[in-house]
Amino acid sequence: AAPAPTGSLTGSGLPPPRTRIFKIIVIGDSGVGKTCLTYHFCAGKFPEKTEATIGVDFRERLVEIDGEKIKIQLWDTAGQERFRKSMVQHYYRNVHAVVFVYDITNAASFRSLPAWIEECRQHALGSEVPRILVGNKCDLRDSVQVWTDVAQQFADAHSMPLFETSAKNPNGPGDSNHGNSDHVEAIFMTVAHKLKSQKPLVLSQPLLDTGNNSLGQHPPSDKVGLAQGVA
Ligand SMILES: Nc1nc2c(ncn2[C@@H]2O[C@H](COP(=O)(O)OP(=O)(O)OP(=O)(O)O)[C@@H](O)[C@H]2O)c(=O)[nH]1
Repeated sequence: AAPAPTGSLTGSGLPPPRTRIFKIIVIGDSGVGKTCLTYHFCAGKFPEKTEATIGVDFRERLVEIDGEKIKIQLWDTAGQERFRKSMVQHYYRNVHAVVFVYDITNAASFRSLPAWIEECRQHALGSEVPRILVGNKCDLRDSVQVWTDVAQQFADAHSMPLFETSAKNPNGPGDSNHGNSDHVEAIFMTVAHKLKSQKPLVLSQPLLDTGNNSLGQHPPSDKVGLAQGVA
């Protein structure tokens, strides 16, 4: 009798399933909280200490959506121009979605958004690439400089959904003061749901790669409801 198939074939005779990867770049001025937001989503907590990102860091997390394992890869880009120069063209390669971040307590970071949008345009990001706008640091509502209605107008004008959140205190249980902020978790999962419903297989790698990364543990539950705003 012929020997049983070995190697990459599974018992069913099919090749092992592959994990889709969604590359999401996170862009905005230095200090708005890009590192904290991406760390929060991938490691499940606020980092104790951050330093300015040099070039790019990337973090990833394996999630399951409708029974399919998907690797969400977050590219945390440097906000400071001097730390971006040599890397910028790499950010934009094979991007599936863009997250623009400003700091609700820093009007200048909001005024910079058109320049970040323009940078995307210059790197030929098509209109099929979903974009979202995130106002971070909602735990500091007393120091707000960018009001929700102004941000919403901007988001509408650029056909982006707006989320306001806090990487530090994303409206967890007991946080009654910041009832309007979105969960960091829900924001990135919303983007992933949107991509899953929209994208054919673009990048993949064997499922055997578990998606663990240097940040270690994922939060106990990957299950969230869809946040509002992504059509
Ligand atoms: N209160 C508060 N502070 C935050 C929040 N997110 C980030 N920070 C603080 O803001 C500072 C900058 O955060 P980072 O995440 O390093 O900012 P970044 O956008 O990655 O900055 P670059 O790497 O220079 O582009 C740090 O001191 C964080 O602790 C938040 O939601 N609330």
